Amino acid sequence: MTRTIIAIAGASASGKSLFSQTIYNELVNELEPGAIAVIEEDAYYKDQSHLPFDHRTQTNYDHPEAFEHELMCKHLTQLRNGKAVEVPTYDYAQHTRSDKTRTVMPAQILIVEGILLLSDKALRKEFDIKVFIDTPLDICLMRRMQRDMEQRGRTLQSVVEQYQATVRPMFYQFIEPSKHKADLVVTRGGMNRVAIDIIKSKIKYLLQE
Ligand SMILES: Nc1ncnc2c1ncn2[C@@H]1O[C@H](COP(=O)(O)OP(=O)(O)O)[C@@H](O)[C@H]1O
Ligand SMILES: O=c1ccn([C@@H]2O[C@H](COP(=O)(O)O)[C@@H](O)[C@H]2O)c(=O)[nH]1
Repeated sequence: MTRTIIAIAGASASGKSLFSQTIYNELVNELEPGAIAVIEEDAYYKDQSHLPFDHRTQTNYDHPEAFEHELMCKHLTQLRNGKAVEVPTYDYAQHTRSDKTRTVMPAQILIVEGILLLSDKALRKEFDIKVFIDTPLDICLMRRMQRDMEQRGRTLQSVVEQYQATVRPMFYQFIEPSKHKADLVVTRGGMNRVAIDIIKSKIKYLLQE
C-alpha cells in the first residue's frame, strides 16, 4: 500500500491547524475509516518536566533544538511502514509534555503540521507533498495574541515579550527561508478555498490510484 505524507508548514498562527483540520474534517467521512490522520509537530516539543516552571518559560520554542525531531522522523518512518505509533501530547500552559500519549494508526494519507517541518533536512525527506502557509507576520501576531490568551493560558505581556525575543527572530532565521523548500505556497491559510480543494482533490486521486 502506498502511503502519502503531506507537510503543512508556516509561521505560528499562520493558519496551519485550520488548513489541516478543514481538509481532514471535510474528507474524513467520505473516505474509508482510518484513511486519513493528522499529526502536529508541537506534540514533539521536548519533555521539560525535569525543569522548574520559571526555567521552562525561558525556553526558545521557535528554535529547532526545542523539538525532538528525531523521534518525529522515527514515527513517520514507522507509520509509512504500516506501524502504529504513540504520539506524545503537549501542554502549552505547563510548557511540557503531558503524561498521556495518542495512538496514531498508519493512515494512507498523513497530514503533518508545524512551524519547522521544512527547515529540517531529515524531516523534509519524509514528506511527499510540502505546503507552506504564507500569512503576513502582523496578522499572525494578532491571531497569536488572541489564541494564546484564550487557549494557552498566556498574558498579553508574555505573548509580546516572547514574540520580540524569539518568535519573530526565529521566523526570519528558520521558517521564512524554508518557504523555498515547499511545493505549494498558500496565501490566506485556512480560508483559501481553492488551495483546500486542490489538496483534497490530490488526496482523492492518490486514494484511487
Ligand atoms: N484565514 C484566516 N482568517 C481568520 N482567522 C484565521 C485564519 N486562519 C486561522 N485563523 C485563526 O487564527 C488562529 C490561529 O490559527 P491556527 O490555524 O491555529 O494557526 P497555526 O496552526 O498556524 O498556529 C485560530 O484562532 C484560527 O481560527
Ligand atoms: O511551551 C510552549 C510551546 C510552544 N510555544 C509556541 O508555540 C508556537 C508553535 O505552535 P503554533 O500552533 O504553530 O502556533 C511556537 O511559535 C512557540 O513559540 C509556546 O509559546 N510555549
